[in-house]
Amino acid sequence: MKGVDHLAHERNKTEFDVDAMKIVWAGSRHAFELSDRMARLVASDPAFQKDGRIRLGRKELFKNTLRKAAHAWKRILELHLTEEEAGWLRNFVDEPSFTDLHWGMFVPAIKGQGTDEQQQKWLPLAYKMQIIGSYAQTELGHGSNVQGLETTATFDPETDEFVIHSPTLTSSKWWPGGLGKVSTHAIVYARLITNGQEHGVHGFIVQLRSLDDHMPIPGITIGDIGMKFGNGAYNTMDNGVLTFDHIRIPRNQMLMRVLQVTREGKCVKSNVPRQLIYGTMVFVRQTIVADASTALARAVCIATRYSAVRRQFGSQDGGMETQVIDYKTQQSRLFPLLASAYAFRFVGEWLKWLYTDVTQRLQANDFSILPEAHACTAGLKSLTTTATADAIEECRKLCGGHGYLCASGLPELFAVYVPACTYEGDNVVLLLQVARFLMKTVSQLGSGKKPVGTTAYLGRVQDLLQCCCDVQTAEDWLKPSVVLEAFEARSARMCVARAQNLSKFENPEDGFAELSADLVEASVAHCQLIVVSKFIDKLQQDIPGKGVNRQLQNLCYIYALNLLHKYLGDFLSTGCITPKQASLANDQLRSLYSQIRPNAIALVDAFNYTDHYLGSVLGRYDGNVYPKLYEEAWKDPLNDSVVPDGYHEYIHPMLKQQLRNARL
Ligand SMILES: CCCCCCCCCC/C=C\C/C=C/C(=O)SCCNC(=O)CCNC(=O)[C@H](O)C(C)(C)COP(=O)(O)OP(=O)(O)OC[C@H]1O[C@@H](n2cnc3c(N)ncnc32)[C@H](O)[C@@H]1OP(=O)(O)O
Ligand SMILES: Cc1cc2nc3c(=O)[nH]c(=O)nc-3n(C[C@H](O)[C@H](O)[C@H](O)COP(=O)(O)OP(=O)(O)OC[C@H]3O[C@@H](n4cnc5c(N)ncnc54)[C@H](O)[C@@H]3O)c2cc1C
Repeated sequence: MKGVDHLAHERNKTEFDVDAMKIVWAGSRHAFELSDRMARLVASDPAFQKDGRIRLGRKELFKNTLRKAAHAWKRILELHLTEEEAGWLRNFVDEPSFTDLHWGMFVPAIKGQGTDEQQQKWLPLAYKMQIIGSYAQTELGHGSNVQGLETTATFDPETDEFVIHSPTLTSSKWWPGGLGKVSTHAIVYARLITNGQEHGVHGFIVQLRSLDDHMPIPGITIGDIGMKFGNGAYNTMDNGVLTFDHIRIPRNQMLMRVLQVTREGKCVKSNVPRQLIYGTMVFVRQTIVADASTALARAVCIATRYSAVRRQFGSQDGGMETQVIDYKTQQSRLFPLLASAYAFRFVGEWLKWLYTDVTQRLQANDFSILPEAHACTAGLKSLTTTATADAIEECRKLCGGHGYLCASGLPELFAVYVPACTYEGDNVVLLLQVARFLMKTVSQLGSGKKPVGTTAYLGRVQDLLQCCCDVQTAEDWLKPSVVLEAFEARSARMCVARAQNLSKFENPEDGFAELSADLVEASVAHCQLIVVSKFIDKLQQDIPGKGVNRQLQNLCYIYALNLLHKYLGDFLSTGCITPKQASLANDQLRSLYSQIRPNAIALVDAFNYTDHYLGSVLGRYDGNVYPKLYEEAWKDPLNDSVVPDGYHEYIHPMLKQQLRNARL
């Protein structure tokens, strides 16, 4: 049987309406139609082809990215695409570039932290790309500790300007994307100093390069920080280094929504909390959660299709060997990742809703849910990116040796994706933020303050500390209330135990530092509970399409029960479940794998990825893996000649030497 036939046969086994699932995955019919149209537009345009990208040297690679970004912008203008359509188009071009920072951080920072006048002045320029912006926060010496940044912005009342300066080597801006070679402007984060007094870190709009000849403004030193992990991958991005030698900017270029500096240099606080200065990070972390499901789904799509094509062992009487997807070990590694892709999709959808809600409340001067929005975006960004990076690597292993070939698409996907565990906040640092939020919530329980939102379950802590899981059969694990209670009880018990340990320390900060590794575990438990509960909420919605809800239920329980299995130590040590119940959960998990098996290919087809976007020979829609892999190998530049360059200098003399030695 040819690869093509393998997948056709697989698709015939499907037990649900794939087109309906495509809409569930996309979020709505509108989102599906729009993303589908943009994906096809990009895939059919030869200017966006990706072949051979990994073989390009840095300069060629970077120029190629500039070409694609310019072509994308041209098409966006020619086709009069909406902002939403343009976002999808850039997404499917599938190459990190300066435009990510321009649209993803520079514009949102002005929108979130700029006054109305600042928005009116700068946004039209940015929307028309008459200026290109970066987000320059991190420095050589400090990234996580934002309040430790060293760049200064000193107000000069004589000229009504700020003087932006890099006082030390470690104050050099380091990492901002798009900064190295492209951006004309940046939001630069610096310590505000007026009348000799410090007022914390704030954002400033600074012009970096001439709009005529692209040369740096005198006093600015700027360049690229060098090659990063992997071939191709994130090297399409010009992450930059930047220093300022007393650069002057007008006073009205400080983003002043949180704090205004008057003509006299007086600081006037608005009613907006200081934390709004961190608002752009909250926005981007929320988008990163949605992106995690996309990246994970790509890897899972490749590994699932290839697992159905690949056969090893089990042949009897010269018959067919077993498809590797039929091995229980393969299923137990692959299907939880498939379930995670769906789980992250739905929690991403919910987080987007939460972010929209927070934004509306902020506009109405209601800041009450900002701490929760921060904890949720930080925690879920951490949880989903860590899981996705690990999952891409697992998918590579699931594809055996061929997964290691660049033609599988997985090495590049991993290299592009893995920095998501670091940028927008190191994942451990972010979990520590969640832990602070959880400990604060627990400490306020006695005062009668009722926790709301994602911590509402902590309001039932007394019940959760005592509850006993009443699972008696494997089927009992298919009740949403049972699963939810087990996850709530585990998280509540971990939080309370950590809070009790913290209370033994005289100085809470010393306690927090000493117990930080345990605290991070509690944060993970809390974030996993959020994902499980949002998946369960999704199942309660009226989801049209034959068999769709059934598949989603199976995926939801696979996600939850696999976590229960993986973190069994937590569940058992906190007494949420018994070893017998854990064993029943495992029995149920195996049964769920068998139920998902015939639908696996259709469940990845529902992602609706084009072959262009997947960029993988192993993950091709038609399953025609071997002929294409063979064809691909011959494209390698090493195969341009039969006898390699270097033969005459290095191989031939060696062989001759061996011959001479042998004769002696
Ligand atoms: C339209 C298209 C969309 C496309 C999207 C494209 C996405 C593009 C992606 C491109 C890829 C890469 C770009 C990468 C960019 C970057 O990496 S930018 C740099 C990011 N840097 C970080 O994330 C730094 C991490 N560090 C921090 O966030 C903070 O410094 C930290 C929170 C760790 C500590 O802050 P401190 O103020 O020093 O300390 P603390 O006392 O702990 O906090 C005070 C107080 O503030 C609350 N808080 C902290 N952060 C936030 C926040 N973000 N929002 C709201 N509130 C926050 C904290 O809980 C405390 O509250 P409390 O009540 O006083 O306890
Ligand atoms: C590809 C990429 C793109 C980026 N793009 C941008 C950009 O556009 N703009 C921008 O401004 N920045 C950007 N960054 C920088 C990024 O935001 C920072 O690297 C990130 O916030 C982590 O900070 P750091 O490098 O200072 O790590 P560090 O804080 O130095 O982390 C090093 C280690 O120390 C640990 N650690 C640190 N603090 C604590 C603590 N309090 N408790 C326990 N452990 C701790 C961390 O967990 C980690 O293991 C980018 C980074 C990358 C990799």
